Amino acid sequence: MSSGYGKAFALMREAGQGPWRDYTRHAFVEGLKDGTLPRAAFLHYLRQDYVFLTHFSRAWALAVVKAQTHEEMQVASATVNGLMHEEMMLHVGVCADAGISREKLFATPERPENLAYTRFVLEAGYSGDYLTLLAALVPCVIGYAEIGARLAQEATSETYRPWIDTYAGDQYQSYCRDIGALLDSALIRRLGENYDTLPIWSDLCKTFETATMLEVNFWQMGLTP
Ligand SMILES: Cc1ncc(CO)c(N)n1
Repeated sequence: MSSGYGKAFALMREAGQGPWRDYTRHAFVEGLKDGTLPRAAFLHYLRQDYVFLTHFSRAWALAVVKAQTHEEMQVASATVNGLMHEEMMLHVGVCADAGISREKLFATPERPENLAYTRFVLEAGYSGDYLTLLAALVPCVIGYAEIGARLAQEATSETYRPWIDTYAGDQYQSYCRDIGALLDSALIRRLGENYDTLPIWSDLCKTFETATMLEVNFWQMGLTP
């Protein structure tokens, strides 16, 4: 059951293991691994992902708002910072090399699959509590950590190495360990040690699974520029 990203994450992943597999082993991911993903699909995905990350940063900002301890605020605000100043710089840099300016990137028309995912997450933040919001945010962040770590081991091509290194790297992996620990402590703080026996636990797992399915759709969108 161990994942390196905490107990609750491992339990949620186990509860939704079918969609989780579809997400982390998607054809898009395998194309990053062996370099067969067409460059046009990658750039299209990266532009959509830049838009995704602007909304996703807003959702993490809501986690700062809804936190109940200084430590909960610190993890959430560090994540906002990491998204905007580190992860998104990959997108800005790769797109600049491809002749796509930051203005053009920011103005990328949003595909419906992208819109569905970010608005689902933002809605969890607007109307849900802190735990519901975290359950919607975690598949995204930690899923890429899992994908990046696997691809760093298994990649047979250097084509998408900068992307893989971003998510396999110490910095990103360390954010994800902090977020996994945050999820565990936030659950225990609000629901007690036996949180996974309570009725609300299945709702949280369902939110996690819905976000996971929206990740699958996002990869699928990436394959169709
Ligand atoms: C769609 C999506 N999910 C997760 C991540 C990781 O932050 C990302 N950049 N994009």
